[in-house]
Amino acid sequence: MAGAIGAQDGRWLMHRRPEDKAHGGLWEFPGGKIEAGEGARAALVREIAEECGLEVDPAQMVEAGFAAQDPAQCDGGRPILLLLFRCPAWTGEATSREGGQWRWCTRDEIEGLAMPPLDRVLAAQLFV
Ligand SMILES: Nc1nc2c([nH]c(=O)n2[C@H]2C[C@H](O)[C@@H](COP(=O)(O)OP(=O)(O)OP(=O)(O)O)O2)c(=O)[nH]1
Repeated sequence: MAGAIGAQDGRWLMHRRPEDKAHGGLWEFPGGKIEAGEGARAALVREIAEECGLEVDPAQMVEAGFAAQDPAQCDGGRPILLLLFRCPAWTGEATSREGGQWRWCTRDEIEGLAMPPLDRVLAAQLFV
């Protein structure tokens, strides 16, 4: 799950993954994996709260795109399907809780960021 968290000034909240993780140092839409028995929106609310402390309103989330990993690149691991939701309603202030960094970015800035491949696809869908 990934969230496009938008601010009134047109910027979006982006997360720089910790160096020691997969795709370390790259910028992504905030989010994470759904846990067993969890709904998609609930998972995104939980992941964003855990990662940066923002409270996102699940009732106002809107599906905005998806990206699937090329099966040839799964390398025996689990394939990844990433769903992007626009999250226009949220409260709080982003703080780093799990070693990542946060930045509010314009569309132009996002297009210039180094991103993992699926997030790049999501950005293109968000900005059509
Ligand atoms: N956001 C993103 N993640 C990707 C891409 N390709 C890819 O293999 N991944 C992997 C990295 C992570 O293992 C996982 C995303 O889950 P996550 O955001 O919860 O990552 P994480 O490192 O905090 O969690 P974990 O794997 O340590 O449990 O998907 C991609 O293009 N974008």
